[in-house]
Amino acid sequence: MSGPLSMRLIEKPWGCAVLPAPFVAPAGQRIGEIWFEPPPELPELLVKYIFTSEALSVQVHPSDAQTLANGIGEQGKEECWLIVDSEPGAKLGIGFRQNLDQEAMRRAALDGSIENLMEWHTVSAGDFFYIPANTVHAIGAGISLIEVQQNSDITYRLYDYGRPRELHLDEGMAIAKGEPYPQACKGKAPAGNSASLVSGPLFMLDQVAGAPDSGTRDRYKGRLLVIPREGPVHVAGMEIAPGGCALADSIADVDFASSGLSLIAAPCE
Ligand SMILES: O=P(O)(O)OC[C@H]1O[C@@H](O)[C@@H](O)[C@@H](O)[C@@H]1O
Repeated sequence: MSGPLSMRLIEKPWGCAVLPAPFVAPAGQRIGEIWFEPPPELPELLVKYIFTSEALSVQVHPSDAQTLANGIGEQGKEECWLIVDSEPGAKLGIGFRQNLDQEAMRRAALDGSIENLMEWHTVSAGDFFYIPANTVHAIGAGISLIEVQQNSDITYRLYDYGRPRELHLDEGMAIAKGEPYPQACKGKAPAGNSASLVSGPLFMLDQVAGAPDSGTRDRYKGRLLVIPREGPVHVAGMEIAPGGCALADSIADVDFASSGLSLIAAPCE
């Protein structure tokens, strides 16, 4: 049923003790992720805020087909990131500067030089990146972003900067592409304007300024997630403020403020 999703705060070694408003980290905790619990009516997508004070692991996720073939679930994990805020010079590592083979990648993951082989993108608010399955990636320090992802938690860590967490080198190497990141997967959410950020094949994501136009309404035919960015939205009469996320049974249930800015997301049929 339409309404706000509950939030879950996740501690991470690379998280932040102080979060930007309206979020608050409990005393003594470094919160790295805020998850909006996927509702049973729309289990395909997971929305997270991610806050980093250190780099995340260098990692890779499987596709739907690989996940099914390995008997570890029905969904792989494609994800996308909208940069909300970043410290000057903050970077995302996505793909490699040059093609490299599996053996070279394994050696580089083992000795940590993988970091230097990756392509690092300096980011600022509004930058947008779609991360296809099998793309090696690492989110750097000093970044706040919104992630919309397939609702899967399968992450294969290739390198973790010496932190004492489990690595998954064999599983990761079996699916990681030693290739540059396709530039077409990179975009920009234009400040204050509507834009389609992802249009399938797994899910759709749009930035909506004011109320969505008829073309956008036509594309969002079923249930959707609404993430207000500037100004509140009302979903079935309930106010959802920036920092929240809601399920709407239909786009007609959402009252978008005329001067607001929101994200909307839905799985593709
Ligand atoms: O394995 P760590 O470093 O904690 O990072 C895990 C996180 O990585 C990011 O790139 C995203 O895929 C998040 O959805 C994921 O939770």
